Amino acid sequence: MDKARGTAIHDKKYETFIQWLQANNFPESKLVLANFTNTGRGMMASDDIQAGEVIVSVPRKFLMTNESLSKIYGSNHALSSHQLLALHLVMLKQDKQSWWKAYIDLLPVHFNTMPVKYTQSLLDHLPTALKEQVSQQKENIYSDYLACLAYLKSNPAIIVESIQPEDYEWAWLCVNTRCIHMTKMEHSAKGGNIALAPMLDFLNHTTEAKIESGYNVRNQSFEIKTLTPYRKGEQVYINYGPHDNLAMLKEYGFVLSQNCYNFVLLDHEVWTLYEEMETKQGFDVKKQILEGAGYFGDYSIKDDEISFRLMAALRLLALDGATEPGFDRKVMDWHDVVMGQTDMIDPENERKALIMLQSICNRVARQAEEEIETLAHITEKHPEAEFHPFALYFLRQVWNESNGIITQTLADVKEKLATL
Ligand SMILES: C[S@@+](CC[C@H](N)C(=O)[O-])C[C@H]1O[C@@H](n2cnc3c(N)ncnc32)[C@H](O)[C@@H]1O
Repeated sequence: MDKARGTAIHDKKYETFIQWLQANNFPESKLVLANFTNTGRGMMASDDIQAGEVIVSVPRKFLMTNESLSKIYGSNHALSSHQLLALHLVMLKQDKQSWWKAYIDLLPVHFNTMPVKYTQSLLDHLPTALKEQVSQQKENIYSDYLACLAYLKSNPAIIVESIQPEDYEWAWLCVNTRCIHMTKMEHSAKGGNIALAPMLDFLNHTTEAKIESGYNVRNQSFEIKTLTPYRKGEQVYINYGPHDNLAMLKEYGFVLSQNCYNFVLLDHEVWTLYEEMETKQGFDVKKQILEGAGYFGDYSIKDDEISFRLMAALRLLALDGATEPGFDRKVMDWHDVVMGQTDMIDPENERKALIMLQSICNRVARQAEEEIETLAHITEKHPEAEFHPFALYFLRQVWNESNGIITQTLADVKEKLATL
């Protein structure tokens, strides 16, 4: 785990936050807010922390949960937890007298490293799969905004200033990047039982952190226990889950420099090759076979792994005569491989499938190299656009990682071809 030391934050907002916690009997912890050169703001150990220690314990009164929100908004509405939490944050931000003000004042000011906030000139350079997901996320935020407006319209007793789409988007992204998943608490709502918990939401992510977390009914608090020890001055992390860097970028607006979950999705390239190599009828036949066997889509490569699904799709593509008599016999051989009864259909089929993979990888490598080159000069090309430096850095990293995985795969394929 990275051992970079941080610089403790001592500004007025943080002092007010600490006073608010203390005034409301928030349990003492060995965590202080600090800036780190590698991750930005996060939590630093103010003392040594042993493996097995509870690092933060958030009492029920500090949790924004379905249950606490239902006391304000009732339960007779169709809003999801995410929609309602975001609406609640907007209202708290508007309320200068709110009990939560010290916490609200410490929330991020902007989310400019999140793809959903990219300008078009940067959006154009996202990997295709992510581009589609980001545009879907943007639509989701807007439709959640409209759902909240409709809810407020039908509940005139809830007094609120007008809510602009950008206010709601800020709150929605706060929830998306900071929520916890409540376990062991009743009241599960539409969209999962998510909640906001001040203090623990200042903890950054690493895949190496080992933690246990959940709602402790004995002391009515949401607790995080670390199974990793820390020395005083080090950054304390939690683990947000097994996400690859594209998912991290989309959901949290950052990427990790080392991420064992990274992969490159090749669906788009596989279908392009199917279209190039098959007649419409042949494509339909093979598509049906893939669907029937549960092998339709999700074709990926990792640093040390070519997915079985991808090879299955390419082995099928490498079988000729999809519309000719006798193809059923060949498909039975293909099924034998899919079922794990044999390793390959025959060396010739395997060779063809691997050469197709080479061709796909070469295409993706060319695209990645072009993107890396373009992104290196994008600020000169778009002097008018103000790119967040980290947004650009993360996007370049994503392309460099893809390139690394593809280079490794090409080397593996070459080795496999040599043994056939
Ligand atoms: C739950 S918050 C953590 C606290 C946050 N850094 C803050 O200052 O409020 C999640 C956000 O922290 C940032 N983050 C978390 N882990 C990170 C990491 N390893 N490197 C860079 N940024 C990280 C991302 O912006 C993410 O959306």
